[in-house]
Amino acid sequence: MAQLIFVTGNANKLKEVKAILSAGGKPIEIASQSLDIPEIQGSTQEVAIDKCRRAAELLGGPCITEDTALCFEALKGLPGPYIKYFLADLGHEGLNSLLVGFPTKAAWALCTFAYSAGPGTPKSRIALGQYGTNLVGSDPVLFEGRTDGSIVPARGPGVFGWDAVFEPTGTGLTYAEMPADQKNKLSHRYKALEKLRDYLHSLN
Ligand SMILES: O=c1nc[nH]c2c1ncn2[C@H]1C[C@H](O)[C@@H](COP(=O)(O)OP(=O)(O)OP(=O)(O)O)O1
Ligand SMILES: [Mg+2]
Repeated sequence: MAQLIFVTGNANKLKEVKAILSAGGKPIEIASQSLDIPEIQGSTQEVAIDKCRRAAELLGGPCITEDTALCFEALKGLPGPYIKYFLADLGHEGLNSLLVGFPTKAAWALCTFAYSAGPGTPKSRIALGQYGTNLVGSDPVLFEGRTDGSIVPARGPGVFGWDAVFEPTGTGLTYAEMPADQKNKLSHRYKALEKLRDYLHSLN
């Protein structure tokens, strides 16, 4: 497959995606395009599908997009896909404050990649959805990865989003405290990319 275009405005995501996809047996090359794609409200899957469709239309060709949600168990999955706005307005401390008084600080990070074969792709051209979680024959195809953990007071460098307040279960470290290659072997993004990688190789 020719170079695949990842449409994102987030440089940290891009860095991780490149690192994850360049490792392993059959590397996949990624080019990127920073486009400001409006994001609708809805479930993580609805948000992901709509964003990828718009990106493919703007580009006029195949592309991938990615949406990240951070879901608090005590809040029944919120903020979910709206975490970007919660983080921007409340900061790390405010995210912790949201959970004061709740018995559980459990949370999960959910990554949803979407691959579109391009605008106007006849649905029948898309292979079985066996690698993704979506319905057979739809475009875009979704690939989800989830990592469980808990929300903690910030520890580690505040370089990437909410990394400093998310501690994956069993690691004793926040994402921010981990070396990049440790995060990239257990992260929500890694798990989703493994599925996307299998799917892309199956197209060739
Ligand atoms: O591994 C991560 N570790 C820490 N923080 C993260 C991570 N991954 C995304 N984030 C942040 C970025 C944004 O505040 C929100 C997701 O929002 P989301 O719309 O998916 O990302 P975005 O708007 O920054 O980039 P894009 O142009 O690809 O939509 O969570
Ligand atoms: Mg976004």
